[in-house]
Amino acid sequence: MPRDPLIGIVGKPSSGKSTTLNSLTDASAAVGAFPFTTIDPNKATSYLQVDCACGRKTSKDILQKNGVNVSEVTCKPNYGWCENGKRHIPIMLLDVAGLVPGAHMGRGLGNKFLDDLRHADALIHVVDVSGTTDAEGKNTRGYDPIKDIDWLQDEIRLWIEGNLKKRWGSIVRRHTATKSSIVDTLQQQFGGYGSHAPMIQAALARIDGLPPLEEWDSDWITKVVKSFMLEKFPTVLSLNKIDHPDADKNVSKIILKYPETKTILTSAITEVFLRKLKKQGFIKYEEGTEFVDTYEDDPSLKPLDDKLLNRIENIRDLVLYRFGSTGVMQVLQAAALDTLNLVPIYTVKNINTFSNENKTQYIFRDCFLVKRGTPVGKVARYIMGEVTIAAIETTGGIRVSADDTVDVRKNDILSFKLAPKSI
Ligand SMILES: Nc1nc2c(ncn2[C@@H]2O[C@H](COP(=O)(O)OP(=O)(O)OP(=O)(O)O)[C@@H](O)[C@H]2O)c(=O)[nH]1
Repeated sequence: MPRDPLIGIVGKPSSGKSTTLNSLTDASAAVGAFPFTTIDPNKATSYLQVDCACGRKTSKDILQKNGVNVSEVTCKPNYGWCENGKRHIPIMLLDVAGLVPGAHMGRGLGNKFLDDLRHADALIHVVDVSGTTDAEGKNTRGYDPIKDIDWLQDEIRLWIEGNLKKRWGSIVRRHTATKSSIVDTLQQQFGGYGSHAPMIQAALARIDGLPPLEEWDSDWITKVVKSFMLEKFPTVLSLNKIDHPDADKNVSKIILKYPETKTILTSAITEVFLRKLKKQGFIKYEEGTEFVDTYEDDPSLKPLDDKLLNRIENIRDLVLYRFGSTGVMQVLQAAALDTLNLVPIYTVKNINTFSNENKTQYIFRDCFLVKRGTPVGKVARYIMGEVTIAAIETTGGIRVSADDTVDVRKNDILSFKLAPKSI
C-alpha cells in the first residue's frame, strides 16, 4: 500500500452512509432521506483517534533522561491534533454512491459504484439495522438486514467473477502457453482492483486442495474470488440506527450469523447531533465516549431548552449508556487498526527529544499510518522517497535494520539519518 490508505463507506441507499461520513468528518456530504442522495463518490478527510506516543511513560522517561522538562513540551502534530494523549490522525474516507441489487449488471449506479470501490483498501459496510428500509432504501418495517450483508458481498463477487469468466477461455490458454504461475496469471486479472502478488498469495493459501488453474470449474473460480475479496476488501459492519427500537433483535441475529466479522454498533445520527450541539457551545462532548455534559453539569455551557434537554436524556438512555458511545469513532478504528492493520509511525529528527527542530518544545510532529509488519526500510522509502538512508534509529537511540518490521509499540518511533550527498 504505497499510497495513503483509503477506507470506503458502502451500503444500500438510505442506510446512513452520508450521515456516517458527516459524523466522521467536517465535510458536508448531502444527507437525505431518499435513495441516491449521494450521486458522486465523496472523498473526505476523517481523523482516526489513537493513543499518542506522547502519552507513554517510556517517552516521558526518555525526555527526562535527555534533560527535557516534560511539562514544557507540547505534542503538536503537523496534521491532525493531539488532546490529552489522544491523537487524531488524518485518514481518507470514500463515500461510495448508492448500490442496489443487480449493480454488477449495471442496475442503479451499478458499475460506477463498483469502479469507485476498487480504490478502497478496506470497507465500512453501513447496514440499516433498524429494518425500516428495504433493499432499495425505501421506507418499510420489519426488513431483514441480513439480506443486505449477503447481497453486498454477492454484488462485489459477481462483478469480479463476471469479469473473470468473460475471458476465462483465453486466460487459461495464455496461462498454459506462457507456463505462468497461478499468482502471476491472477495478478494480471486482478491488478485492476489494486491487487498485488502477496495479496493473491494470501488469498490462495486460504483454499484447501486447489487444483491447477486449467482444471478450475465455476465453483473453484467462486472460491478463489471469495478468498481474494477477504484480502482486497476486508470489511467492518457498521450496524447503524441502533437508536431505533427494532434494532436490537437484528443486531443479535447478525452477530450470531457472522461471528468472524468485525461488527460495531452505531448511531451516526446521534454523533452528528452531538457534534453540532458541541460546536454551538451547548454541550461538552468527548467524541468516542459516553460522556455528555450540559448546562446542568457545567454552568459555563449555554442552557438547552426542555425539548433538546429531553432529547439528550433519550440519547443518554438509548445510545450512550447502553452501548458506551455512538460507535462512530470505533468503526473507523476497527477499519483502520484491526481490519487494515495500520500502525501509527512517529518520525522524528531527534530520537532523544522527539522533536524535529532545534526548538524542543514541540514533539511528535509527524505521524504516518503504515501496515503492521512493513519493513522499516520500506517505511523509510515511503516517507522519505528515494534518498540514501545511512541509519535508522528507534526509541533510546537503538539502531534498527532496514529488514526489521514495524508494529504497535515496536519500531513505531523512528528517526532516519540521511547519508551525506556525494558531490
Ligand atoms: N434513526 C436513525 N436514522 C439515521 C441514522 N443515520 C442516518 N439516519 C437517517 O437515515 C436516512 C438516510 O441517511 P443517509 O445518510 O442520507 O443515507 P445514505 O446511505 O447516504 O443514502 P444515499 O445517499 O441514498 O445512498 C436519513 O433520514 C438519516 O437521517 C441513525 O443512526 N439513526
